[in-house]
Amino acid sequence: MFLRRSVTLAMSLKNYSSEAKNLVAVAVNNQTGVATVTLQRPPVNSLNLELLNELSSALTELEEKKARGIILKSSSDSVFSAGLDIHEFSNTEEGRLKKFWTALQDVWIKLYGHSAPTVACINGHAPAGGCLLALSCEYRVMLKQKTIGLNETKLGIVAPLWFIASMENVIGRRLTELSLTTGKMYTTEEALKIGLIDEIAEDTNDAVSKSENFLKLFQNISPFARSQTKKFIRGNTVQSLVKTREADLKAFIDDITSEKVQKGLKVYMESLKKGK
Ligand SMILES: CCCCCCCC/C=C\C=C\CC(=O)SCCNC(=O)CCNC(=O)[C@H](O)C(C)(C)COP(=O)(O)OP(=O)(O)OC[C@H]1O[C@@H](n2cnc3c(N)ncnc32)[C@H](O)[C@@H]1OP(=O)(O)O
Repeated sequence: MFLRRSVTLAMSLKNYSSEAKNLVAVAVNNQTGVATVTLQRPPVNSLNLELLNELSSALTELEEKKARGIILKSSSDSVFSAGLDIHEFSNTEEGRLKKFWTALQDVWIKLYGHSAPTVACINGHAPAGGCLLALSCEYRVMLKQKTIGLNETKLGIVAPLWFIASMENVIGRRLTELSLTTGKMYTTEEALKIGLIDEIAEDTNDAVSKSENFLKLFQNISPFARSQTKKFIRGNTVQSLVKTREADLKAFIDDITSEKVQKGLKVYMESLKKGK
């Protein structure tokens, strides 16, 4: 039975944090073993180093504790995640930049290849890195009237191969090429039409309930058979980054610290502020 009540287990309702702020909250329903992982970095859940580290630790712990399912959502009903924190890019101190990109790689490897079934409860806009998190899950439920997409080219940056593979594995090569080269942001309704998301929800409660319903599909399936099948399907995609992590990190540092990209990002941030 799936109960809406989240019971406090040893690890439930735990806030992962190495600093005063808690940027990721995890609540495990001890009837079902399903974990709800909530991103809570207002105003837009932009992914900075600290949030990524907390998310990475949470995913490791849920792997070790053999969670029966993961629902990834936002604490806000407006933005799921605005993607990578652009301020991380303007701090070009190499030590932090390296830690930041390595943490993002870690999160993607753990989430994309997680043994538990994963659902993105996209209860808000999901541009760029926000879309990447959603694409890393196995199922996507999204609130109506929001937007989602890999818009990197609009910022003058190149989405890495693993971002591209994450989208290609969901909507196919042709649409991925069109989407990425144009930096297209899809409305919820458009996203459903092209299979970028699986279901539309009226509000966050509805989205959580639809996410739970998806996870119920696995109630009578052997967790071993399920996760091994997922591994066979996703293993090559994960391994392609695992094997090239150093080169990917170098490409990121070279690209993001170049004068041209830095100038473009400045203009983009200003346009975001002016858009108010
Ligand atoms: C050759 C091979 C090379 C390989 C190299 C690899 C290089 C790859 C490098 C990087 C990849 C990056 C992927 C990313 O994720 S980049 C981030 C892209 N994100 C976006 O474009 C989203 C921008 N934001 C928005 O569109 C909106 O903010 C939205 C999420 C729709 C929410 O809108 P709204 O609710 O109206 O909120 P505001 O726009 O008013 O924003 C509130 C404040 O938050 C700030 N903000 C927004 N997004 C970000 C962000 N991503 N990072 C940091 N800060 C952000 C915004 O400026 C407002 O701040 P303030 O109140 O101070 O004005």
